[in-house]
Amino acid sequence: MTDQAVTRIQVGGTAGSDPYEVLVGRQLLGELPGLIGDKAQRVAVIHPEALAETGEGLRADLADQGYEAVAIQVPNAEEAKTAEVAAYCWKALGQTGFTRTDVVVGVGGGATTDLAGFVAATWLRGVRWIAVPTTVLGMVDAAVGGKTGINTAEGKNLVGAFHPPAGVLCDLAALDSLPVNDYVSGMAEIIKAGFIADPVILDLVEADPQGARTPAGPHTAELIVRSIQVKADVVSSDLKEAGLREILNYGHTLAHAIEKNERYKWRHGAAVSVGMVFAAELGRLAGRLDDTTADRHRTVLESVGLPLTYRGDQWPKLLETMKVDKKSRGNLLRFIVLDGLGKPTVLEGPDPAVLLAAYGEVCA
Ligand SMILES: NC(=O)c1ccc[n+]([C@@H]2O[C@H](COP(=O)([O-])OP(=O)(O)OC[C@H]3O[C@@H](n4cnc5c(N)ncnc54)[C@H](O)[C@@H]3O)[C@@H](O)[C@H]2O)c1
Ligand SMILES: O=C(O)C(=O)C[C@@H](O)[C@H](O)[C@H](O)COP(=O)(O)O
Ligand SMILES: [Zn+2]
Repeated sequence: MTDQAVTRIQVGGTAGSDPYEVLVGRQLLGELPGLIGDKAQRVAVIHPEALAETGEGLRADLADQGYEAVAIQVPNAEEAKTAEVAAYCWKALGQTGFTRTDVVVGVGGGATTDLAGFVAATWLRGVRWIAVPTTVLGMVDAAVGGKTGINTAEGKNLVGAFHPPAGVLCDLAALDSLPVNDYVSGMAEIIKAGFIADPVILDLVEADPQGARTPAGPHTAELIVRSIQVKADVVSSDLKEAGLREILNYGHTLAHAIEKNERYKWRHGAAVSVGMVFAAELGRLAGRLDDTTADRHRTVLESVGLPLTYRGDQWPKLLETMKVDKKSRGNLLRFIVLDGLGKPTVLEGPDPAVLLAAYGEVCA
Protein backbone atom coordinates (compact mmCIF):
# COMPACT_ATOMS: atom_id res chain seq x y z
CA MET A 1 0.00 0.00 0.00
CA THR A 2 1.43 3.42 -0.95
CA ASP A 3 1.05 6.40 1.38
CA GLN A 4 -1.77 7.74 -0.79
CA ALA A 5 -3.74 4.51 -1.05
CA VAL A 6 -6.85 4.19 1.06
CA THR A 7 -8.73 0.92 1.41
CA ARG A 8 -12.43 1.21 2.14
CA ILE A 9 -14.30 -1.69 3.70
CA GLN A 10 -18.05 -1.51 3.99
CA VAL A 11 -19.73 -2.78 7.17
CA GLY A 12 -23.43 -3.31 7.86
CA GLY A 13 -26.23 -2.12 5.67
CA THR A 14 -27.95 -5.46 6.14
CA ALA A 15 -30.07 -6.76 9.01
CA GLY A 16 -31.44 -3.29 9.77
CA SER A 17 -28.16 -1.55 10.67
CA ASP A 18 -26.88 1.58 8.94
CA PRO A 19 -23.87 0.92 6.69
CA TYR A 20 -20.55 2.56 7.46
CA GLU A 21 -17.02 2.39 6.14
CA VAL A 22 -13.71 1.43 7.68
CA LEU A 23 -10.91 3.39 6.01
CA VAL A 24 -7.34 2.11 6.18
CA GLY A 25 -4.49 4.33 5.03
CA ARG A 26 -2.58 7.40 6.10
CA GLN A 27 -3.51 10.99 6.88
CA LEU A 28 -7.19 10.16 7.15
CA LEU A 29 -8.23 12.83 9.63
CA GLY A 30 -9.43 15.04 6.76
CA GLU A 31 -12.31 12.55 6.53
CA LEU A 32 -13.51 13.42 10.03
CA PRO A 33 -15.69 16.50 9.33
CA GLY A 34 -17.55 14.60 6.60
CA LEU A 35 -18.31 11.82 9.08
CA ILE A 36 -19.28 14.22 11.84
CA GLY A 37 -21.76 15.80 9.46
CA ASP A 38 -23.28 19.26 9.39
CA LYS A 39 -25.93 18.70 12.08
CA ALA A 40 -23.42 18.56 14.92
CA GLN A 41 -22.46 21.66 16.86
CA ARG A 42 -20.46 19.91 19.58
CA VAL A 43 -17.84 17.19 19.32
CA ALA A 44 -16.29 15.33 22.26
CA VAL A 45 -12.89 13.75 21.61
CA ILE A 46 -12.36 10.91 24.11
CA HIS A 47 -8.69 9.89 24.28
CA PRO A 48 -6.32 8.10 26.69
CA GLU A 49 -3.53 9.79 28.65
CA ALA A 50 -0.95 8.29 26.30
CA LEU A 51 -2.48 10.23 23.40
CA ALA A 52 -2.89 13.58 25.16
CA GLU A 53 -1.22 15.48 22.32
CA THR A 54 -3.19 13.68 19.61
CA GLY A 55 -6.46 14.27 21.45
CA GLU A 56 -5.77 17.94 22.04
CA GLY A 57 -4.57 18.39 18.44
CA LEU A 58 -7.78 16.88 17.15
CA ARG A 59 -9.87 19.05 19.46
CA ALA A 60 -8.05 22.17 18.26
CA ASP A 61 -8.54 21.20 14.57
CA LEU A 62 -12.25 20.64 15.12
CA ALA A 63 -12.54 23.94 16.99
CA ASP A 64 -10.84 25.66 14.03
CA GLN A 65 -13.50 24.14 11.82
CA GLY A 66 -16.24 25.78 13.87
CA TYR A 67 -17.32 22.99 16.21
CA GLU A 68 -17.56 23.48 19.94
CA ALA A 69 -14.97 20.79 20.63
CA VAL A 70 -13.99 19.32 23.99
CA ALA A 71 -11.28 16.78 24.74
CA ILE A 72 -12.07 14.23 27.46
CA GLN A 73 -8.93 12.53 28.73
CA VAL A 74 -9.42 9.07 30.25
CA PRO A 75 -6.95 6.60 31.82
CA ASN A 76 -4.88 4.31 29.61
CA ALA A 77 -5.95 0.76 28.79
CA GLU A 78 -8.49 -1.17 30.92
CA GLU A 79 -8.57 1.44 33.67
CA ALA A 80 -10.79 3.44 31.34
CA LYS A 81 -13.39 0.68 31.05
CA THR A 82 -15.16 1.35 34.35
CA ALA A 83 -18.52 2.75 35.41
CA GLU A 84 -16.66 5.61 37.16
CA VAL A 85 -14.86 6.70 34.01
CA ALA A 86 -18.08 6.38 31.96
CA ALA A 87 -19.79 8.61 34.56
CA TYR A 88 -16.94 11.12 34.27
CA CYS A 89 -17.51 11.25 30.49
CA TRP A 90 -21.30 11.64 30.92
CA LYS A 91 -20.63 14.55 33.28
CA ALA A 92 -18.39 16.21 30.69
CA LEU A 93 -21.04 15.76 27.98
CA GLY A 94 -23.71 17.17 30.29
CA GLN A 95 -21.60 20.20 31.13
CA THR A 96 -20.97 20.80 27.43
CA GLY A 97 -24.70 20.71 26.69
CA PHE A 98 -24.32 17.71 24.39
CA THR A 99 -27.50 17.06 22.37
CA ARG A 100 -28.69 14.23 20.16
CA THR A 101 -27.16 15.78 17.04
CA ASP A 102 -23.71 16.08 18.61
CA VAL A 103 -20.92 13.57 18.06
CA VAL A 104 -18.41 11.56 20.11
CA VAL A 105 -15.02 10.71 18.61
CA GLY A 106 -13.07 7.90 20.29
CA VAL A 107 -9.32 8.09 19.59
CA GLY A 108 -7.15 5.36 21.02
CA GLY A 109 -6.86 1.63 21.50
CA GLY A 110 -9.69 -0.84 21.96
CA ALA A 111 -10.19 0.11 25.59
CA THR A 112 -10.76 3.74 24.65
CA THR A 113 -13.05 3.01 21.71
CA ASP A 114 -15.04 0.47 23.78
CA LEU A 115 -15.58 3.19 26.39
CA ALA A 116 -16.23 6.01 23.91
CA GLY A 117 -18.73 3.87 22.01
CA PHE A 118 -20.45 2.96 25.27
CA VAL A 119 -20.66 6.59 26.34
CA ALA A 120 -22.13 7.44 22.93
CA ALA A 121 -24.57 4.50 23.16
CA THR A 122 -25.87 5.58 26.54
CA TRP A 123 -25.85 9.39 26.32
CA LEU A 124 -29.42 10.49 25.55
CA ARG A 125 -29.98 6.80 24.63
CA GLY A 126 -27.60 7.01 21.73
CA VAL A 127 -25.63 9.63 19.82
CA ARG A 128 -23.46 9.32 16.74
CA TRP A 129 -19.84 8.29 17.26
CA ILE A 130 -16.74 7.82 15.17
CA ALA A 131 -13.84 5.50 15.96
CA VAL A 132 -10.24 6.50 15.31
CA PRO A 133 -8.36 3.37 16.43
CA THR A 134 -4.64 3.85 17.12
CA THR A 135 -3.62 0.26 17.91
CA VAL A 136 -3.49 -2.83 15.72
CA LEU A 137 -6.11 -4.47 17.89
CA GLY A 138 -8.37 -1.44 17.71
CA MET A 139 -8.13 -1.31 13.93
CA VAL A 140 -8.70 -4.98 13.19
CA ASP A 141 -11.28 -5.72 15.84
CA ALA A 142 -12.41 -3.37 18.62
CA ALA A 143 -13.41 -0.34 16.55
CA VAL A 144 -15.38 -2.39 14.04
CA GLY A 145 -18.72 -4.02 14.69
CA GLY A 146 -20.38 -1.90 17.34
CA LYS A 147 -19.70 -3.93 20.49
CA THR A 148 -19.16 -1.24 23.11
CA GLY A 149 -18.83 -1.63 26.84
CA ILE A 150 -17.09 -1.55 30.19
CA ASN A 151 -15.99 -4.12 32.78
CA THR A 152 -17.51 -4.74 36.22
CA ALA A 153 -16.02 -6.35 39.32
CA GLU A 154 -17.55 -9.64 38.16
CA GLY A 155 -15.98 -9.71 34.73
CA LYS A 156 -15.01 -8.37 31.36
CA ASN A 157 -17.38 -6.32 29.17
CA LEU A 158 -20.35 -7.31 31.32
CA VAL A 159 -22.11 -3.99 30.70
CA GLY A 160 -22.44 -2.65 27.20
CA ALA A 161 -24.48 -2.04 24.10
CA PHE A 162 -24.41 -2.80 20.40
CA HIS A 163 -23.93 0.67 18.94
CA PRO A 164 -22.04 0.77 15.62
CA PRO A 165 -19.92 3.80 14.78
CA ALA A 166 -20.71 6.10 11.86
CA GLY A 167 -17.23 5.46 10.50
CA VAL A 168 -13.82 4.08 11.41
CA LEU A 169 -10.55 5.79 10.46
CA CYS A 170 -7.48 3.54 10.69
CA ASP A 171 -4.45 5.75 10.19
CA LEU A 172 -1.51 3.37 9.93
CA ALA A 173 0.91 6.14 10.94
CA ALA A 174 -0.50 5.90 14.49
CA LEU A 175 1.08 2.47 14.86
CA ASP A 176 4.61 3.88 14.74
CA SER A 177 4.42 5.02 18.38
CA LEU A 178 2.77 1.87 19.70
CA PRO A 179 4.92 -0.11 22.19
CA VAL A 180 5.90 -3.49 20.75
CA ASN A 181 3.95 -5.51 23.35
CA ASP A 182 0.76 -3.65 22.48
CA TYR A 183 1.49 -4.15 18.78
CA VAL A 184 1.99 -7.89 19.28
CA SER A 185 -1.19 -8.09 21.38
CA GLY A 186 -3.12 -7.03 18.28
CA MET A 187 -1.52 -9.88 16.35
CA ALA A 188 -3.55 -12.32 18.47
CA GLU A 189 -6.81 -11.00 16.98
CA ILE A 190 -5.26 -11.04 13.49
CA ILE A 191 -4.22 -14.67 13.98
CA LYS A 192 -7.72 -15.40 15.33
CA ALA A 193 -9.16 -14.08 12.06
CA GLY A 194 -6.75 -16.41 10.26
CA PHE A 195 -7.89 -19.52 12.14
CA ILE A 196 -11.62 -18.84 11.98
CA ALA A 197 -11.93 -17.53 8.42
CA ASP A 198 -8.90 -16.48 6.39
CA PRO A 199 -5.91 -18.88 6.49
CA VAL A 200 -3.92 -16.63 4.12
CA ILE A 201 -3.39 -14.48 7.21
CA LEU A 202 -1.57 -17.38 8.86
CA ASP A 203 0.58 -17.93 5.76
CA LEU A 204 1.58 -14.24 5.76
CA VAL A 205 2.51 -14.27 9.46
CA GLU A 206 4.44 -17.51 9.10
CA ALA A 207 6.31 -16.14 6.09
CA ASP A 208 7.81 -13.38 8.24
CA PRO A 209 7.03 -13.59 11.97
CA GLN A 210 9.53 -10.86 12.87
CA GLY A 211 7.96 -8.54 10.30
CA ALA A 212 4.56 -9.27 11.82
CA ARG A 213 5.75 -7.69 15.09
CA THR A 214 6.32 -4.24 13.61
CA PRO A 215 4.40 -1.63 11.61
CA ALA A 216 7.27 -1.63 9.09
CA GLY A 217 6.71 -5.32 8.31
CA PRO A 218 6.12 -6.25 4.65
CA HIS A 219 2.56 -7.46 5.19
CA THR A 220 1.28 -4.97 7.76
CA ALA A 221 -1.41 -3.32 5.65
CA GLU A 222 -2.57 -6.60 4.10
CA LEU A 223 -2.85 -8.31 7.50
CA ILE A 224 -4.88 -5.41 8.84
CA VAL A 225 -7.18 -5.16 5.83
CA ARG A 226 -7.78 -8.93 5.66
CA SER A 227 -8.64 -9.07 9.36
CA ILE A 228 -11.03 -6.13 9.11
CA GLN A 229 -12.69 -7.85 6.15
CA VAL A 230 -13.24 -11.00 8.23
CA LYS A 231 -14.81 -8.95 11.01
CA ALA A 232 -16.86 -6.83 8.59
CA ASP A 233 -18.29 -9.91 6.85
CA VAL A 234 -19.35 -11.47 10.15
CA VAL A 235 -20.86 -8.43 11.85
CA SER A 236 -22.62 -7.34 8.67
CA SER A 237 -24.72 -10.47 8.77
CA ASP A 238 -25.09 -10.79 12.56
CA LEU A 239 -24.65 -7.48 14.38
CA LYS A 240 -26.24 -8.58 17.65
CA GLU A 241 -24.57 -11.98 17.97
CA ALA A 242 -27.65 -14.07 17.37
CA GLY A 243 -25.43 -16.82 15.96
CA LEU A 244 -22.57 -16.40 13.48
CA ARG A 245 -20.93 -13.52 15.36
CA GLU A 246 -20.01 -15.88 18.18
CA ILE A 247 -17.12 -17.14 16.03
CA LEU A 248 -15.31 -13.83 16.73
CA ASN A 249 -15.20 -14.97 20.34
CA TYR A 250 -12.77 -17.78 19.49
CA GLY A 251 -10.35 -18.11 22.43
CA HIS A 252 -12.18 -15.47 24.46
CA THR A 253 -14.03 -17.64 26.99
CA LEU A 254 -10.82 -18.50 28.83
CA ALA A 255 -9.13 -15.21 27.83
CA HIS A 256 -11.66 -13.02 29.62
CA ALA A 257 -11.37 -15.18 32.75
CA ILE A 258 -7.58 -14.80 32.66
CA GLU A 259 -7.89 -11.03 32.22
CA LYS A 260 -10.18 -10.75 35.24
CA ASN A 261 -7.92 -13.06 37.26
CA GLU A 262 -4.98 -10.80 36.44
CA ARG A 263 -6.97 -7.67 37.37
CA TYR A 264 -6.68 -6.56 33.74
CA LYS A 265 -2.89 -6.23 33.88
CA TRP A 266 -2.49 -8.81 31.11
CA ARG A 267 -3.04 -7.44 27.62
CA HIS A 268 -6.21 -8.64 25.94
CA GLY A 269 -4.32 -10.19 23.01
CA ALA A 270 -1.97 -12.10 25.31
CA ALA A 271 -4.96 -13.64 27.09
CA VAL A 272 -6.66 -14.40 23.75
CA SER A 273 -3.48 -16.18 22.65
CA VAL A 274 -3.60 -18.58 25.61
CA GLY A 275 -7.36 -18.85 25.12
CA MET A 276 -6.95 -19.95 21.51
CA VAL A 277 -4.41 -22.63 22.43
CA PHE A 278 -6.92 -23.86 25.03
CA ALA A 279 -9.75 -23.82 22.47
CA ALA A 280 -7.59 -25.71 20.00
CA GLU A 281 -6.86 -28.37 22.61
CA LEU A 282 -10.54 -28.54 23.47
CA GLY A 283 -11.34 -29.06 19.79
CA ARG A 284 -8.69 -31.74 19.52
CA LEU A 285 -9.85 -33.57 22.66
CA ALA A 286 -13.47 -33.37 21.51
CA GLY A 287 -12.38 -35.21 18.36
CA ARG A 288 -13.09 -32.25 16.09
CA LEU A 289 -9.76 -30.66 15.27
CA ASP A 290 -6.87 -32.33 13.46
CA ASP A 291 -3.43 -32.39 15.11
CA THR A 292 -1.77 -30.25 12.42
CA THR A 293 -4.15 -27.33 12.88
CA ALA A 294 -4.13 -27.66 16.66
CA ASP A 295 -0.32 -27.63 16.74
CA ARG A 296 -0.21 -24.71 14.32
CA HIS A 297 -1.79 -22.51 17.01
CA ARG A 298 1.29 -22.87 19.19
CA THR A 299 3.81 -22.33 16.42
CA VAL A 300 2.24 -19.25 14.87
CA LEU A 301 1.36 -17.55 18.15
CA GLU A 302 4.79 -18.23 19.65
CA SER A 303 6.53 -17.05 16.48
CA VAL A 304 5.30 -13.49 17.05
CA GLY A 305 6.01 -13.59 20.78
CA LEU A 306 2.56 -14.31 22.23
CA PRO A 307 2.18 -16.47 25.37
CA LEU A 308 0.90 -20.06 25.23
CA THR A 309 0.51 -20.91 28.92
CA TYR A 310 -1.09 -19.74 32.16
CA ARG A 311 -0.84 -20.59 35.86
CA GLY A 312 -1.77 -24.21 36.54
CA ASP A 313 -3.33 -23.66 39.97
CA GLN A 314 -5.98 -21.18 38.79
CA TRP A 315 -8.46 -23.53 37.08
CA PRO A 316 -11.28 -23.46 39.70
CA LYS A 317 -11.35 -19.65 39.68
CA LEU A 318 -11.19 -19.45 35.89
CA LEU A 319 -14.01 -21.99 35.54
CA GLU A 320 -16.18 -19.95 37.91
CA THR A 321 -15.60 -16.77 35.91
CA MET A 322 -16.27 -18.52 32.60
CA LYS A 323 -19.79 -19.30 33.80
CA VAL A 324 -20.78 -15.64 33.24
CA ASP A 325 -19.33 -15.57 29.73
CA LYS A 326 -21.86 -14.04 27.35
CA LYS A 327 -22.08 -17.24 25.32
CA SER A 328 -23.30 -19.19 28.37
CA ARG A 329 -26.98 -20.12 28.47
CA GLY A 330 -28.17 -20.88 31.98
CA ASN A 331 -25.76 -23.43 33.36
CA LEU A 332 -24.57 -24.44 29.90
CA LEU A 333 -20.99 -23.44 29.09
CA ARG A 334 -20.42 -22.85 25.38
CA PHE A 335 -17.09 -22.56 23.54
CA ILE A 336 -16.09 -21.76 20.00
CA VAL A 337 -13.88 -24.54 18.64
CA LEU A 338 -12.69 -25.46 15.17
CA ASP A 339 -13.87 -28.41 13.10
CA GLY A 340 -10.86 -27.66 10.91
CA LEU A 341 -8.97 -24.65 9.59
CA GLY A 342 -11.50 -21.87 8.91
CA LYS A 343 -14.38 -23.96 10.23
CA PRO A 344 -15.50 -22.52 13.57
CA THR A 345 -18.37 -24.11 15.42
CA VAL A 346 -19.93 -24.19 18.89
CA LEU A 347 -19.10 -26.84 21.50
CA GLU A 348 -21.86 -26.91 24.11
CA GLY A 349 -21.55 -28.27 27.63
CA PRO A 350 -18.27 -30.15 27.28
CA ASP A 351 -17.51 -32.83 29.85
CA PRO A 352 -15.75 -31.14 32.83
CA ALA A 353 -12.97 -33.74 32.55
CA VAL A 354 -12.33 -32.70 28.94
CA LEU A 355 -12.24 -29.06 29.94
CA LEU A 356 -9.73 -29.80 32.68
CA ALA A 357 -7.62 -31.90 30.31
CA ALA A 358 -7.57 -29.05 27.77
CA TYR A 359 -6.51 -26.67 30.53
CA GLY A 360 -3.76 -29.12 31.47
CA GLU A 361 -2.30 -28.50 28.00
CA VAL A 362 -1.92 -24.75 28.63
CA CYS A 363 -0.62 -24.95 32.20
CA ALA A 364 2.73 -23.31 32.83
N1 LIG B 1 -15.43 -4.06 20.94
C1 LIG B 1 -14.83 -5.10 20.40
O1 LIG B 1 -15.35 -5.75 19.48
C2 LIG B 1 -13.47 -5.49 20.88
C3 LIG B 1 -12.71 -6.37 20.12
C4 LIG B 1 -11.45 -6.70 20.59
C5 LIG B 1 -10.96 -6.15 21.76
N2 LIG B 1 -11.73 -5.27 22.45
C6 LIG B 1 -11.19 -4.62 23.66
O2 LIG B 1 -10.07 -3.83 23.29
C7 LIG B 1 -9.25 -3.66 24.44
C8 LIG B 1 -7.79 -3.85 24.08
O3 LIG B 1 -7.46 -2.88 23.11
P1 LIG B 1 -5.94 -2.55 22.74
O4 LIG B 1 -5.17 -3.78 22.57
O5 LIG B 1 -6.01 -1.58 21.64
O6 LIG B 1 -5.37 -1.92 24.07
P2 LIG B 1 -5.59 -0.52 24.82
O7 LIG B 1 -6.71 0.26 24.33
O8 LIG B 1 -5.55 -0.87 26.25
O9 LIG B 1 -4.24 0.24 24.40
C9 LIG B 1 -2.99 -0.26 24.84
C10 LIG B 1 -2.11 0.90 25.38
O10 LIG B 1 -1.58 1.64 24.28
C11 LIG B 1 -1.86 3.03 24.44
N3 LIG B 1 -1.96 3.53 23.07
C12 LIG B 1 -3.00 3.45 22.22
N4 LIG B 1 -2.63 3.86 21.00
C13 LIG B 1 -1.34 4.23 21.08
C14 LIG B 1 -0.41 4.71 20.12
N5 LIG B 1 -0.74 4.87 18.84
N6 LIG B 1 0.84 4.99 20.55
C15 LIG B 1 1.21 4.78 21.85
N7 LIG B 1 0.38 4.29 22.78
C16 LIG B 1 -0.89 4.02 22.40
C17 LIG B 1 -3.12 3.06 25.27
O11 LIG B 1 -3.32 4.29 25.92
C18 LIG B 1 -2.87 1.89 26.24
O12 LIG B 1 -2.05 2.30 27.29
C19 LIG B 1 -9.75 -4.63 25.48
O13 LIG B 1 -10.48 -3.94 26.45
C20 LIG B 1 -10.65 -5.56 24.69
O14 LIG B 1 -11.65 -6.12 25.49
C21 LIG B 1 -12.97 -4.93 22.04
O1 LIG C 1 -16.79 -8.58 17.99
C1 LIG C 1 -17.02 -9.63 18.60
O2 LIG C 1 -18.13 -10.17 18.59
C2 LIG C 1 -15.96 -10.29 19.38
O3 LIG C 1 -16.21 -11.23 20.10
C3 LIG C 1 -14.58 -9.75 19.21
C4 LIG C 1 -13.67 -9.98 20.40
O4 LIG C 1 -12.35 -9.96 19.89
C5 LIG C 1 -13.74 -8.87 21.44
O5 LIG C 1 -12.74 -9.06 22.40
C6 LIG C 1 -15.08 -8.63 22.08
O6 LIG C 1 -15.05 -7.45 22.85
C7 LIG C 1 -15.51 -9.73 23.02
O7 LIG C 1 -16.84 -9.55 23.28
P1 LIG C 1 -17.63 -10.19 24.49
O8 LIG C 1 -19.03 -10.15 24.02
O9 LIG C 1 -17.12 -11.58 24.70
O10 LIG C 1 -17.36 -9.33 25.66
ZN1 LIG D 1 -10.93 -9.83 21.51
